[in-house]
Amino acid sequence: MNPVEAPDGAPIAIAAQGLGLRYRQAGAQHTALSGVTLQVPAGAVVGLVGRNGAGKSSLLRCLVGLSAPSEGQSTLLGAPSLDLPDTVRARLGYGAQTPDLFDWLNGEQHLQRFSALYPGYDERRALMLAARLELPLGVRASRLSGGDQQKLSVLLALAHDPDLLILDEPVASLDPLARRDFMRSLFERRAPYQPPRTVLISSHLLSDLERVVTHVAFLRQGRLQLVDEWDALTEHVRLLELPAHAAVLLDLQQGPGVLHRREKDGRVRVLFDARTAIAPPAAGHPLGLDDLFAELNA
Ligand SMILES: Nc1ncnc2c1ncn2[C@@H]1O[C@H](COP(=O)(O)OP(=O)(O)OP(=O)(O)O)[C@@H](O)[C@H]1O
Repeated sequence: MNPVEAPDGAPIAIAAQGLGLRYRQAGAQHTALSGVTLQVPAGAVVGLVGRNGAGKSSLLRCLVGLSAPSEGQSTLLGAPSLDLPDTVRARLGYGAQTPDLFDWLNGEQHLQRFSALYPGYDERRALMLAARLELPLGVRASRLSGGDQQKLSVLLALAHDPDLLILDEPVASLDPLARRDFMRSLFERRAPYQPPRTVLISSHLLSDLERVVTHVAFLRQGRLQLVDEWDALTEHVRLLELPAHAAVLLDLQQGPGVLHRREKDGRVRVLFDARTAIAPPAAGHPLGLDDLFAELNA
């Protein structure tokens, strides 16, 4: 598999086909990912969301080639994840959930090591970003606070101005002001003529994501539950709550376009996609990302 274009002709930055991943846990097989198929067009900003243990880190690790999937395959910028050439590595930034730093080196020394590896490294930009994030570059990594370690890890992922940025829960330890600056810096390119950066970011901070994403991918128990443009989800995915007998009349049972349905105390809550479900026009109401997440995981 090596898709390079979406059906509308946009280049594909990330493609996954039938990705599955199993771990051995306490002598038994545990499925972390199952049948994950995904295409991310270049320039998209995708929020990857799911409950603890849904498989977000596992998916990101497979995509960047740090974990070998049990089945399926994926590509980044057209190259197989498990065999990324240096030309693609030079265009990729990855930040793991737990900052991968050398305890005994300070921020400046991390940047120096990094600059030797990446031809696109831009020291002036890296220092500016560090200053903006108020990251003390002279302090050894082991003595940085958890939030500052996270900032340094993200700074290293961004310092070479990558075309594709994959970040695993990068803002969990940042205070609200740092998060705002951080989110802005994710998209800035060195020069205005450069194409927009493709970003895949997992986070539990849904209100931060909601402000910046073009697409959202919902992962539940290792499976992709829903992936779409965020604008389309806010326009077409709707929640309807009504007495159980009325839901039967409306034909909103498990069927095409019904994303989730639950019944409690004689009332039914149906989450449906108005593009495909058989529902009266204007039925239900749209949801923000927090509520949509809660409904899909109820
Ligand atoms: N190295 C491992 N060995 C065994 N099981 C693992 C390993 N890494 C992850 N898992 C299991 O795989 C599943 C998915 O974990 P993963 O870390 O991908 O979830 P996540 O969505 O990133 O969770 P969180 O939001 O808590 O970070 C979990 O059940 C986890 O226990």
